[in-house]
Amino acid sequence: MTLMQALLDIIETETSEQSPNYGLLLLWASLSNAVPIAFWTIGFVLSQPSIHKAIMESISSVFGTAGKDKIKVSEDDLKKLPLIKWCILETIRLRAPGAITRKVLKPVKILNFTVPSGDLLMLSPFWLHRNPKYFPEPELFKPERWKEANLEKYAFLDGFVAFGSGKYQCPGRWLAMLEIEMCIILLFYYYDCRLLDPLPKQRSLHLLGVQQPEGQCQIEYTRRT
Ligand code: HEM
Repeated sequence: MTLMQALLDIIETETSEQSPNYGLLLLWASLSNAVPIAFWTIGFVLSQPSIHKAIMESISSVFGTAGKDKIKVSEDDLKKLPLIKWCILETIRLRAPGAITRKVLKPVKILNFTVPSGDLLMLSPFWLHRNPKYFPEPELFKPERWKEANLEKYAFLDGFVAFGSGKYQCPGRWLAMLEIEMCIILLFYYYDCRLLDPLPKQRSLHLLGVQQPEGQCQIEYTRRT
């Protein structure tokens, strides 16, 4: 049984009418953010030679230099590769969703304003992540800033809200991190990669989900022997 089937079974005990909607939502939520973040992380790493070199060295130190052997990546291996995790988080910071929305159920007072019930309140992870109070030199790709986060205790940096917050924050966040870590380790272990195009800019005015690229970006990859 797949995870999707198991979830739909649970939902169907509540309401069968809504299960196609939930199924589509789950597919969208699980793929439409994790896939572009894997793309952007690979792009950021390949466009910064010193970071690319450091990642290749760390992968070699854990799995050996050539990409010939079949490898299995364990939790212990991942602990030895923190730079990859920091690069993913730094990518998510820079390409975070444009907005997260909540409907106001009871009037809320914010400073001198009262937001009436029925209104929508929006938080922009994209812009909050560009506040230098939380992220000095916010436009720069600086994976080392994530050294300060207590990731062992599953805590992000203050001001990082790419996965939302509170009761409805993204339940797939740690799975997403794992999937993207595995994708990057396997890609860089088996293939030498380089960018053929400059890294595209993000498309403007993208509100829902993480940012998409403005144009194509070709990558050359050759099997490591
Ligand atoms: C880098 C990847 C991802 C990002 C940036 C991301 C981001 C988000 C955000 C911003 C929300 C809304 C949170 C809120 O309203 O406070 C959300 C919700 C959700 N995410 Fe993710 N997500 C990612 C990956 C995933 C994956 C891999 C899964 C599933 C395997 C997933 C499943 C969900 C679900 C089911 C919700 C709805 C939760 C609810 O409304 O109760 N997400 N995600």
